[in-house]
Amino acid sequence: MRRCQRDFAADHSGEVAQYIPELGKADPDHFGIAVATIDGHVYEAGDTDVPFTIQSISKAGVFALALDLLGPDRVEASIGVEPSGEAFNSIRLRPDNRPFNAMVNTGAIACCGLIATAEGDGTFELIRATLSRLAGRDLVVDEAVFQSERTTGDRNRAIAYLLRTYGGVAGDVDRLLDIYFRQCSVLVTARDLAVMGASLANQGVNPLTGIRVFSSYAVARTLAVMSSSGMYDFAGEWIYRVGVPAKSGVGGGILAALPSQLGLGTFSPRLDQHGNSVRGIKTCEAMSEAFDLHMLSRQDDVRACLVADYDFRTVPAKPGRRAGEQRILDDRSGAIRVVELAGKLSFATMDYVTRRLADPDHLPDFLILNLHRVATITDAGMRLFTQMIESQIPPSTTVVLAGVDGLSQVGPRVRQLVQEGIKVRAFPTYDAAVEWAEDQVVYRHGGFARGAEEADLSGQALLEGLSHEDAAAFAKLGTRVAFEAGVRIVSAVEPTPKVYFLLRGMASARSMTGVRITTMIPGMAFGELALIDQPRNADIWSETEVVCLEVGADAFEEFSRTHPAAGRRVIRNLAVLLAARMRMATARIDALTG
Ligand SMILES: NC(=O)CC[C@H](N)C(=O)O
Repeated sequence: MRRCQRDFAADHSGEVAQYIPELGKADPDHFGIAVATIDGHVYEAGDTDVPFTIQSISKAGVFALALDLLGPDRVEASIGVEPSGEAFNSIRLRPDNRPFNAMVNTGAIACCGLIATAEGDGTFELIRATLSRLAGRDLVVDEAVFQSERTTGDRNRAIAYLLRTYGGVAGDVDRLLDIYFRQCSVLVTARDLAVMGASLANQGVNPLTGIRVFSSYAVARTLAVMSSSGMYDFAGEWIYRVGVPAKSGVGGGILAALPSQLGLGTFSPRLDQHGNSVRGIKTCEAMSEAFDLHMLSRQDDVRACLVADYDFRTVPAKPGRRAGEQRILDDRSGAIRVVELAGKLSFATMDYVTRRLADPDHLPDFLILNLHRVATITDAGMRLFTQMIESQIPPSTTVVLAGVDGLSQVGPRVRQLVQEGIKVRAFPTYDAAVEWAEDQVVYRHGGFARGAEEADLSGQALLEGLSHEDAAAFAKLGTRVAFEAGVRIVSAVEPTPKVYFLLRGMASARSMTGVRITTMIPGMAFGELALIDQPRNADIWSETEVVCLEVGADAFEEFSRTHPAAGRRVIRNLAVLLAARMRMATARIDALTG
């Protein structure tokens, strides 16, 4: 931006608009450039806070307002969407006597008239408030420019009377033109134009205020007409060289909006023969080139949405399934396939994903789709997603959705599938999903009694390798404790230096937000970190009635003193467990970043 400032400030070509006398008083050397991102960051260079009148740039906002206020049928019946290829003030109408489009004066005056017919006396205030919401601040009128245009606006008066003869506008022409002249006299800055552009780029939601100004439908259609007609009889060159929907104004402003990315605002009063800002055009062209902004040079590759595709054993649900269960799982490679998706699920991305997943040669018993990193899903993407589950993936494969509780808008739409009875399971986290799928595989191929029997300490991974005597001595350290179902046994925020050996029932580890991370069954232990350290990272809750052997860290210390070898072996077993967890975490990171 600064380089554009420097390079193009030396360009003094073009003329400040004179046909509206007040505009002729502008300082020809003012030059401001601003960029606003759709997450609300604004970059500025030069005179970005100098106010000037919005002029024709207002037409884009008023067209979008009309579409939302009156509906597309009503607007399109009165105003075309074709480029005119002529100057902004051309009086020529289409063969059917409609204006070519709402970006030239004929269409803009007709558009203003449509709103006036519906809103009457409140029309200008509605336009001013809408433009203010788009900019994210209260905009005011430059009364001197308004009076100047009002007294010299004969050409627009002629246009309005011509329109009225064909029913393009109705009622008092002077009253309508006052609204239109006021609309053009609203004061903005280059920063405001960038924010307005970012609001359009952000599907009609102002990224600074979070307020929705226009519907996505109105935004898409407005950007379409800006692309074909926003720069008047320079529109073809513009979309060829710059490739970003834009609207110019004789006050010296240019607003450009690149969907899903950013808004661009420039201000420099000297205009070319088309009525477009000379430095503004050069700046937009240079920035499009430098930052790859051309909307038709799309860099996003649909395949990028599928970030990982691996067998569940790369990242099993938890480190310590009991030996018999683990053997069943180890013998069933391919039983559970995990696919991680990310970014935007659109028609194109879902088409690609469907072809990858419905491949008959790679159909697992369970297909886990981890959606945790999916940010948005379009309507078409949602239709294909549902079709994929309902018809492309055969019933022999159970689709399991994970990560549906993320912050994105995808969660509620996907959970809706479950409510509609679509054959799919949904879990808040990957671990909960893969644990459920593993349980199904274990159950189908050998089954297990989940927590019904009472386990003794012999199967405890922590006590592996202890002699019978040492294990018996260790068992005497502990106290049998029982918990009702649904009780928090261990709290992450109130650490108690105790280890619990699960003898009967099921318990679960839950994150601080209450999301179930993993489930524990008899023969497993929890709280073991208390043997070496204090902090805990999760709460432990009883899922059923639970019986544990509770061993205090002090008691273990005493045991290590009286049974040093056994104590060292328990600590070594703990290190092996922690190493397994680290390997699993690393494998998961590899699977996602590979
Ligand atoms: N291109 C423009 O900005 C023209 C707007 C001006 N108010 C007019 O109607 O002529």
